[in-house]
Amino acid sequence: MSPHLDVPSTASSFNSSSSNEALKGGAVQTQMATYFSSITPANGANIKRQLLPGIYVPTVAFFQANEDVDLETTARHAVRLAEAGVTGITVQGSNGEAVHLSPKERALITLTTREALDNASFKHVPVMVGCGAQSTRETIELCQDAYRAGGDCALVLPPSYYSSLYGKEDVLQYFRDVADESPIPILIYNYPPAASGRDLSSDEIIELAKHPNIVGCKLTCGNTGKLNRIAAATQAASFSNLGSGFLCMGGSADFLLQTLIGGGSGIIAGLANISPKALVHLYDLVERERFTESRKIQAIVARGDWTAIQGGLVGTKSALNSFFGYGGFPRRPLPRPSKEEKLRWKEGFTELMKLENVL
Ligand SMILES: N[C@@H](CC=O)C(=O)O
Repeated sequence: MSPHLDVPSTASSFNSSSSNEALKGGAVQTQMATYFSSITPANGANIKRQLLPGIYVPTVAFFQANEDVDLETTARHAVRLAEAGVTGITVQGSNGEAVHLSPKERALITLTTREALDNASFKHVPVMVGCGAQSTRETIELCQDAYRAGGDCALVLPPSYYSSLYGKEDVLQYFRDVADESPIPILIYNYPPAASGRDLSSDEIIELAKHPNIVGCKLTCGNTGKLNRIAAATQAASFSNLGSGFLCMGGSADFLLQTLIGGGSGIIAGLANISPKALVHLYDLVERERFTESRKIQAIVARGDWTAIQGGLVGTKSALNSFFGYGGFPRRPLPRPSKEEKLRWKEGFTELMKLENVL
């Protein structure tokens, strides 16, 4: 059986601590295979959620002390973010330790997030799923898994392992092939450090945006000139089949204001795990064209994001522990923060948290 077929019919019927045992059972395997043979999404079946502009949170993955996936905290965190007013949740992005998760764990986290949102009256909040893999075939399988687990769209990195062997056309063809076969729309994830340095140009992304199943991009490259060119070209042409325009998203909270001024649609930013309200507030201020105030808030956000960028997801989890009392640690071999780091990061987020707490 392909690893891509292992997921329970509902996340709530399948808690993580029992998952390893349960997966060994033939009955459960049969139940999963039956489940995945259906092409109906798991939850919120047949709901076509609009991918609206706004703040999307690439959620961190949560683990118990033994490194099993912690589904209870996964659910609780997603609901906390939705209550703060974010537009969407992104599971298995860079902050979500996608590369540390098996296909069945990925599907379980997606399913748990979808269920938690549905149960808390956030059925309208879309779940974006990180689906990049090294082969076209596996990326398509991850997109199929994501769809079956209730995902609304997929965030796809370019392949990178054989980077020196791919020409520009091979990479474009990779995205087109995935988009042709994926049951959910895809967004291109341009994050050079996570893709052996490959940095897609505005020309390449604009070309790919013509595909009807490629509906957006996340630019963690931080190139706002590129962002402006893509936003202008795609919004004018309105290539998207979702009716919300091409989602040209910034990839880090420290340039949210710049993204929106440049015609982008919002951000998918790890900092939103910590300060979702501050980012939603900043988005609203820019939308209402209150630029003087926006610049001041953006500066606080950028200072906070500098701490997040330096600490990466280890620092983000440390901040969740410090300010919210949950978060745990990443999977090994990522390190645990030292006492000094915990204190330094807490201090680095304090100004931003002061803002977060009054919103
Ligand atoms: N800085 C980024 C990292 C990945 O894209 C973020 O904020 O999510």
